[in-house]
Amino acid sequence: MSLKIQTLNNISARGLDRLPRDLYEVASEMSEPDAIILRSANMHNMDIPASVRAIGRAGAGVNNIPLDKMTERGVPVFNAPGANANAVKELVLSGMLLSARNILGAWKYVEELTSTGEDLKKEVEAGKKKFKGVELPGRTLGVIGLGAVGVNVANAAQALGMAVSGFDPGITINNAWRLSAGVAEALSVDDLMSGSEFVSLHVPLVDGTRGLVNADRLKLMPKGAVLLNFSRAEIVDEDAVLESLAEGHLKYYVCDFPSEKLRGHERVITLPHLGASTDEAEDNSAIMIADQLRDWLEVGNIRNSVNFPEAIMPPTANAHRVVVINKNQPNMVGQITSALARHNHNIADLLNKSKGEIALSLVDVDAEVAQGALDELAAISGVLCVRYLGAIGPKAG
Ligand SMILES: NC(=O)C1=CN([C@@H]2O[C@H](COP(=O)(O)OP(=O)(O)OC[C@H]3O[C@@H](n4cnc5c(N)ncnc54)[C@H](O)[C@@H]3O)[C@@H](O)[C@H]2O)C=CC1
Ligand SMILES: O=C(O)C(=O)COP(=O)(O)O
Repeated sequence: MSLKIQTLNNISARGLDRLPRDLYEVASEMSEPDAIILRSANMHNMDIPASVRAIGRAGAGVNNIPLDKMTERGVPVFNAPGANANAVKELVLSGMLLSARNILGAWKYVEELTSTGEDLKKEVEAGKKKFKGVELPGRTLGVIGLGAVGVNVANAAQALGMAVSGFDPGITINNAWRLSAGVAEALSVDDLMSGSEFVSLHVPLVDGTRGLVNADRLKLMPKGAVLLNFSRAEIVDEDAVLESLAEGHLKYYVCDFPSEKLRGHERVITLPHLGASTDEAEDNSAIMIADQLRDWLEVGNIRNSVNFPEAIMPPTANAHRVVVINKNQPNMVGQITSALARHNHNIADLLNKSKGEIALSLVDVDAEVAQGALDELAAISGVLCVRYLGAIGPKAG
């Protein structure tokens, strides 16, 4: 077996090294890849070959991937939850400090001084009053989206002495456990924004979050507030932000997504989408994605897919595994097992899971599966894809 993995972005070598080269060919240009690994490359207008059986996003956000199209084709899309969350948190904290102390303005002031010796010292002392800042303890921070990144930001800000509130109607039990006890629950986005001097956004870009921060909501924030957006540009109405800055209502907009309008504005701090760009985050994300892709391609297990159910079944000894992906509709398991029975295949183990419109069966059969049986499975109405992985289990006695 040789599997072809196409990379659409630079992916950490420590991650790609998890794909043994006797089994995997990895390249940025190739025809008919079995899987694609990417970071922020935009796949929406890409012609995705029919050979692709998985897409791995070495990071969190999947808004650059045509999820519906992939689900219709029966292709799982994986991401790496939490792998880069600490990196983003550190940049958000930096953003709060940059804005609280006007560090960039102060740095620029010093860079532009031309005097020397005692004159320089005098100018430094005379100029510094323009850059007086505020301290973070006691200041209010509202975090919208308490996922992997948001919880890290909320907890770290609380540890710095800030009064933190959060809003996330879909918070997972795991993230609720991770959240520091002192983080208050906001009742709505409006409630959160009206009580926060700093607001940090940590929601995915989906239809429901596009334009989440608009002119009306910016008006709710206290005068002199700071908005931080390390999620996605489209979550914030940029024109409304610029208007609020011009009116002197918003003090700073700190964001990871530059645009022509934002660039050069003296109270916009915009970074080149740097949130996840650390050695650690790049390694973590690539390692997680490479391991998850291997588990899917070689064993049929699904971990951390955004469009497929979690499905993990240890291989049965001496068994041959078939993976069937189908539309989530009645009587599919019955038809799958009947088709196998017609070919005298005895099922040793079976796992069936579903999520939304998709269902997946992992079937361990006690002997090699005949092509005729696989063809019959593929012909069942509603079946999107059949993969035969062969003998993947341990050999028993
Ligand atoms: N700047 C950068 O380099 C990076 C940016 N990101 C962005 O940050 C986003 C969040 O990342 P993670 O925390 O890892 O994702 P996550 O999936 O762990 O957390 C997202 C949270 O947002 C919540 N949410 C969704 N819609 C909401 C709404 N309307 N109101 C309130 N909460 C809502 C979800 O329930 C979930 O708990 C990513 O989707 C990505 O767009 C993530 C990593 C790096
Ligand atoms: O993980 C995410 O959602 C990010 O935005 C990070 O993007 P990147 O991998 O740095 O292109």
